Amino acid sequence: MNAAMFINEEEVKSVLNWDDTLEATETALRATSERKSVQPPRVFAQIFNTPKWMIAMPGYLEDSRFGGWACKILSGNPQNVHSPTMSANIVLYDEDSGVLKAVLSAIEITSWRTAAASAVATKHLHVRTGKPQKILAIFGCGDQGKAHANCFYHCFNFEEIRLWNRTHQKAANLAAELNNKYHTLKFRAFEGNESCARDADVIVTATSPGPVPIVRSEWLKAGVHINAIGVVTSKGEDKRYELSAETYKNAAVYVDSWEGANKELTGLLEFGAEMKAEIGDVILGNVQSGNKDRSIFQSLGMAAEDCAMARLVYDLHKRKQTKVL
Ligand SMILES: NC(=O)C1=CN([C@@H]2O[C@H](COP(=O)(O)OP(=O)(O)OC[C@H]3O[C@@H](n4cnc5c(N)ncnc54)[C@H](O)[C@@H]3O)[C@@H](O)[C@H]2O)C=CC1
Ligand SMILES: O=C(O)C1=NCCCC1
Repeated sequence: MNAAMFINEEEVKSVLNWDDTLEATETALRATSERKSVQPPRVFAQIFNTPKWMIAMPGYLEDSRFGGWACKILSGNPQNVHSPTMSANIVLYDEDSGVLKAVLSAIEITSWRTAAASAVATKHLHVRTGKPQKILAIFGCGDQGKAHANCFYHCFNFEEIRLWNRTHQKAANLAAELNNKYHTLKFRAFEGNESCARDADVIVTATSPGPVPIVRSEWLKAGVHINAIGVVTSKGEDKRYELSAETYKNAAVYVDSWEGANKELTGLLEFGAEMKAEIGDVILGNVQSGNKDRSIFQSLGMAAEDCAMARLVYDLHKRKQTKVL
């Protein structure tokens, strides 16, 4: 048996590409609804009354190309200013023996697979139903917002990609960076969240939600699709969502896995949200679209996605190493 390897963030970045990431993530979402994954609800360990958190996400995915047995461990402090707000590593095991195969840095993996999950949801719930893809609005320009901007630019053909951030300069910087990278003028920074949301065909929210939602129902056009990424909080009186209660009430809500949603998204039922289906069931054609014209993908993130990504990155990294030798 070979010794376990550590695949650092630079090595992960050097093999990641959108086409493989989209395939791995779509496989994980589909397999979840086919019951080909094992992913118990994740475990949270918050340090007393601080915002400092840790999450363990163990899981298994059965698939010849993207299958894996792994656990992602994340920790973070949203108040960090001089260091990243989140750390993440995936521990990947041999599926037969349970012997450690690799530890992978997983900041990039998490951003890429989360953006890819939103893109898969947008493809199946919006684009394939023939709805327009003129304006994309992204709220939050941190790691997730940036990954979504890159992923959606790669996958779709929006005419305008709007960027909003609590601190406007961050949105302006990201717009300039992406316009420069892709030799385009499609990326535009917006100061107001209302003006950014109005007329958007597809919306991504990727913030750490505060006490006041950043997107309101009355601003949204009919047929809008929203990917809500930011972690929801619903502890006692402290309820934090990126979208207003009316936004949930007026849309069909899709999730990545019922196992996670039944534990972490029960607060949405208080808003009268219609919890419609897993994205995997939409991919499999098991779900008929309902009478609500708006859709929301409430993304929690799944262990199965991380298993698929760990296997993909591990295989690509080993192939690259073999070529070098
Ligand atoms: N669904 C999933 O699979 C995943 C969800 N997440 C969640 O996505 C969200 C964004 O994550 P990152 O981009 O990594 O974080 P980040 O810290 O890099 O960026 C967050 C951005 O949101 C803005 N922001 C912070 N608090 C805000 C508030 N109260 N109102 C409006 N804007 C605010 C900040 O200015 C920052 O630009 C977080 O809630 C994180 O927990 C992260 C990874 C996976
Ligand atoms: O799935 C993940 O990975 C995460 N989900 C919510 C919070 C941070 C990471």
